[in-house]
Amino acid sequence: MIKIGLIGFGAIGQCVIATLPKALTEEYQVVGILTRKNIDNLVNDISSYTNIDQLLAQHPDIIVECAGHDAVKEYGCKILAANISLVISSIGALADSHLYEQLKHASTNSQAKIYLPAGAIGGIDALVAAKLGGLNEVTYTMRKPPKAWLGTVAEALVDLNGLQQAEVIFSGSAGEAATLYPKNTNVTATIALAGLGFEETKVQLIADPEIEDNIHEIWVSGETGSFTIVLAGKPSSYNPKTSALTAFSVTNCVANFGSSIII
Ligand SMILES: NC(=O)C1=CN([C@@H]2O[C@H](COP(=O)(O)OP(=O)(O)OC[C@H]3O[C@@H](n4cnc5c(N)ncnc54)[C@H](OP(=O)(O)O)[C@@H]3O)[C@@H](O)[C@H]2O)C=CC1
Ligand SMILES: O=C([O-])CC(=O)C(=O)O
Repeated sequence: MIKIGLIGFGAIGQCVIATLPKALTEEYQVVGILTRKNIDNLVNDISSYTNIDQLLAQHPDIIVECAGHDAVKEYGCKILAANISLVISSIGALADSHLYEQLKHASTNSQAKIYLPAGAIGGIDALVAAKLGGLNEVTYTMRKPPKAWLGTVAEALVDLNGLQQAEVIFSGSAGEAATLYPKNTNVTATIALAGLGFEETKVQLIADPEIEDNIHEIWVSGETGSFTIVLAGKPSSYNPKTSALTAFSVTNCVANFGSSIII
């Protein structure tokens, strides 16, 4: 029996709960969800807690963070120190090298593992393999419709509501992108960690009024060859910033945790 906890019950959290029955062949139980305010009648009689200690007291084997960077900072080390594995959706939090080292240390000192899902993108398997062969360049371009950038620092750069043509709202390193756009660009951190790191991974972010999907383009060149991956992800109907694919990738991490065959 795998005992599962969640942090956050938004676009990703709700889809994870709905998808677990399809993804897990082993018996499991969702022992609780950490939310910021108590939610009555959550789903399937799952309890919601507002204090991490209440969730830890349910003795989950694995906790899925799908809340935001602050949640990783606030709870990550405590979860790992309690010997509970952690799936991190908000991978951009790891652009903070101090937090990265703390989490790694907490995991090394326990049996608990940190799972980083590919999330909204694909090709991470090829990128980590290419890294071992030797990488020369990794560039990533993210295009999202203007409404996906609302509530971010892009509002001060362009008139998102009146945008007539695509505008580059950021060009720089993966580390800067992940920090400046914490709810939109976690995938830049995933690509950085799988490949050339936060400084060397080049990122461009675009607000494009002519698209409806979130379009992710990764270009990789190295000693083993080169590849390009273009992924047009439908936005979650619950949260336009988040691609629908993300929650399924997160759920697959939980399935891998409980499975003897990992894919
Ligand atoms: N790796 C990837 O590919 C992707 C990663 N992400 C990451 O996943 C996160 C969640 O995405 P998504 O589900 O779409 O976001 P949503 O905004 O839809 O949901 C987030 C939920 O988490 C809750 N929450 C936020 N902070 C805390 C906290 N400290 N403790 C408990 N609950 C908290 C929010 O509660 P409230 O309603 O009170 O704010 C909200 O219900 C994003 O912020 C992003 O960091 C997102 C997309 C792709
Ligand atoms: O879901 C996406 O398209 C990507 C995203 O928001 C993120 O990386 O934080």
